[in-house]
Amino acid sequence: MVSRTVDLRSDTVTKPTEAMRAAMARAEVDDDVLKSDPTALRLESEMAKIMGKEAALFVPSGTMGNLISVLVHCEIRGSEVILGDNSHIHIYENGGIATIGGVHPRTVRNNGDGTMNLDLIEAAIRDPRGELVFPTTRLICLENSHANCGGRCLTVEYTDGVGKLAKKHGLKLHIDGARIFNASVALGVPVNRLVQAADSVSVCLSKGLGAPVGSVIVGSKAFITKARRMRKMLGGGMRQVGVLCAAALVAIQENIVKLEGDHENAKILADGINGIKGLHVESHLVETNIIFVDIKENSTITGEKLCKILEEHGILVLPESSSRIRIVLHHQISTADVQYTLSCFQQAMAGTFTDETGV
Ligand SMILES: Cc1ncc(COP(=O)(O)O)c(C=O)c1O
Ligand SMILES: C[C@@H](O)[C@H](N)C(=O)O
Repeated sequence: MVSRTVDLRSDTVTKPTEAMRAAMARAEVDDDVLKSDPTALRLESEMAKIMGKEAALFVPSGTMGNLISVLVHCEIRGSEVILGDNSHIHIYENGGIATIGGVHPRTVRNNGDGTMNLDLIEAAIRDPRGELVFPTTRLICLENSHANCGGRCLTVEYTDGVGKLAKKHGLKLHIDGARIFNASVALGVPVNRLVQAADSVSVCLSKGLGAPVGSVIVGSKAFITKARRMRKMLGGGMRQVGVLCAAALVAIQENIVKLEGDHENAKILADGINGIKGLHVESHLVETNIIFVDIKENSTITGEKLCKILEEHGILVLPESSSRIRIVLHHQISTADVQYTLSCFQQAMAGTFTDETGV
C-alpha cells in the first residue's frame, strides 16, 4: 500500500489550488469568441504587459500556441522554419506545422545547452537565388528553457544574437516559451527582456506556473489578430473561458515566485541522486526544474524497471530511454517529498550491480 505519492512525471501534473478553484467559481465570464469574456481579456492584457509585447491571446495548449505562431509567421505556401532537431515543436507536436500547416521544417542540431550554433542557423537559411527549387525561409524557432536538453536556459545575449540574425535576413523569431519563466528566474533576467528580440512567444500557464489549462501567445497587435483567426480555424475558439483564465491569473500572481524553490529542490535532488551508486546526474548542468538521471552501464536495472520500482514506493517519474529517466519539479513538491524521493531511489538501486566495482 503506497503511503505517499510524489508526482515528478512533469510540471504539467499540478492540480489547481484552492485559490484557483475559488477564482474559477467566481469568475466573470462571457463569450470569448465574441471577444467579450472580461477575465480572458484581463489575462491577455496582463500577459502582454508582463512579456513586453503589444497583445496576447489565450490558447488551449502550448502545442496549439506554437502551431498558431508558426502558421501565422509562415502563412505563405512553400515556407520553411528553422528549428532545433531536439526541440519540442519538432519532436513532440505530431509534426503539426507540416501536417496541418504545410510548413517545411529545416532542423539545425541542438547543442547540449539548447542553443543552435549561429553559423549553422545562418547556413540553413535558404538562398533567395535558389527560389525556383528551394522553400522560402521565413521563421526561426527557439525554445527557452529547453525541455529535451534538461531545462537548460538560453541567455538573453544568445537570444538577441539570433534575433539580430533573423532581422538581417528578413526572418521572424518565435520562442517556445513553455518554461520561459523558469529561464527568467534561473538567469535573473526579467522575462520581458529575455524575449525582447522575439516576434512571438508561446508561454505555458499549465506548467511551472501551475494553472490547470492553457497557454498564452504574445506578439504585435497585427500578429495576434491573425493568431486569433488561426485559433478559430483550428477549433480553439472558446466561449466562457474566463473560468480557466481566472485560475491562470492566480497562477501568475502566486507561482512565479515559487519557481526558484523548484530549482533549489531540483539541485538538492540532482546532487543527492548523483551520490547513489549506479546512477549519474550532470547536476552542475541542472539550471531549472528538470533532471535527467542516467543509469550506469554496470547496473542491471533499466529505466523502465527503475520507474516501476519507484512507483511501488509512490514515486512517479517517466523513462526517457532504457537507461535514462526524467524528473520534473514543480510547486506541489515539498522539500520533504525530495528527501523521501531520495530515500526511495536508494532503496530502488540497492543490490542491482553485476559486480562490486559499480561505484
Ligand atoms: C518545451 C515545451 N513546449 C511545448 C509544450 C506543449 O505544451 P502542451 O502540453 O500544453 O501542448 C511542452 C509540453 O507540454 C513543452 O515541454
Ligand atoms: C512530454 C512533453 O510533451 C511535455 N511538454 C512535458 O514536458 O511533460
